[in-house]
Amino acid sequence: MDSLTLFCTASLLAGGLYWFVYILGSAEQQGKRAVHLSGGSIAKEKVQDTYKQYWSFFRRPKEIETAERVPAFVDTFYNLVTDIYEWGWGQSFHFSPSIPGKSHRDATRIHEEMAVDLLNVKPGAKILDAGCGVGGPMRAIAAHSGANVVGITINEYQVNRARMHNKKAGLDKLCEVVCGNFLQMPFDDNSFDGAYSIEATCHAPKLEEVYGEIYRVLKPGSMYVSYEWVTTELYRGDDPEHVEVIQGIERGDALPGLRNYKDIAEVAKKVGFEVVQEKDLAKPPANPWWTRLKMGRIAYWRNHIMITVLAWLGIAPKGVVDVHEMLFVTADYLTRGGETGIFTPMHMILCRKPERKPDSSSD
Ligand SMILES: C=C(CC[C@@H](C)[C@H]1CC[C@H]2C3=CC[C@H]4[C@H](C)[C@@H](O)CC[C@]4(C)[C@H]3CC[C@]12C)C(C)C
Ligand SMILES: C[S@@+](CC[C@H](N)C(=O)[O-])C[C@H]1O[C@@H](n2cnc3c(N)ncnc32)[C@H](O)[C@@H]1O
Repeated sequence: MDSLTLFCTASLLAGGLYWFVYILGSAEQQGKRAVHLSGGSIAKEKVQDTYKQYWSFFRRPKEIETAERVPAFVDTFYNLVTDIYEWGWGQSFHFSPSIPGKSHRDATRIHEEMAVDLLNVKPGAKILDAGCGVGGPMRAIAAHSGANVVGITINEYQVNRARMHNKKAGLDKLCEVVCGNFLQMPFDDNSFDGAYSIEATCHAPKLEEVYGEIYRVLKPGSMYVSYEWVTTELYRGDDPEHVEVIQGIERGDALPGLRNYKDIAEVAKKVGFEVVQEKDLAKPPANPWWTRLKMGRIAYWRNHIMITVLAWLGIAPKGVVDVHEMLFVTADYLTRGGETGIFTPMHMILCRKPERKPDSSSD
């Protein structure tokens, strides 16, 4: 082989590798590189066992139903998935309707800004983000509205990531992150001017517990908006395919049991809220939220190969390959849930805490 042929072959290989790794199906805004994938707060050598432990919860579904054990189970899940989510999806851990001509990043931001617009808060107001992840929505919302956002997440690793991103974005004056359980929040009664939760309260074993807490910390007259994961009116509990899809979504997303859309407003009213509006934001004319998951198929394979190689080299923890595999399967269930219309991750409910308690006497 002469030196020109050798040079051309080497250039082609290098170009192909660059295309495969960086260009092909690249993720949106990556806060993570593959070489930095970890098991969150879990020690590298314990990731594989922790993943097995996560699955064992589903062998004893009764335990998932035991409310006290759920936050720990959810915390374990986010230790396992947070880096992969950030690496392969971005800093906002939720879906949004796709918008023709707009990037996923813009569609995500628009979906987030809509939440705070519904709250009708002024710059300087103090609002709560219940289940804030690594703070993608929090930063978009603070920048858009000028409100001070306090986020709470059960996962300490996410708290550190969110604080780091807030600082990097120059938004740490507006955004604060607290590690805690949204079923028992470390905040005073009547202390927030608004609250939102984006695809987070589905992790609560009993919705009334988290809605009750949000109601408690809100000032009377202020608003709460939530984007809920629910089964829709098309879901049939006696259809084995529907059941398989919903159980697949629950297992791959640490959910103690998906609720039906009808339960949401009922619970909101039960804890004292007035329901102002309720709407499935996935319904037409919105464009499908699941196309982003489907379009990424080649990227998933690229990611799988990269993770496998990194784990084999000892750079990534061994269990990360299993976690990635689980997410790959979950993406398929989520897509089937979207395509059949039996599931939506964006059932929006807008509530108000009344000026007076409904049962208080009017003397
Ligand atoms: C609200 C929740 C999370 C919603 C989504 C942010 C995530 C649900 C499924 C995740 C993913 C599935 C496939 C992964 C892929 C195999 C990998 O290569 C890159 C990351 C994924 C695309 C990953 C990204 C985040 C999700 C879309 C739940 C938990 C309540
Ligand atoms: C799918 S993520 C969504 C994060 C964020 N809302 C976003 O859209 O990027 C769900 C979030 O809810 C949080 N969460 C779940 N159960 C919780 C609990 N009991 N207390 C506090 N946070 C919780 C998780 O830690 C995670 O941050």
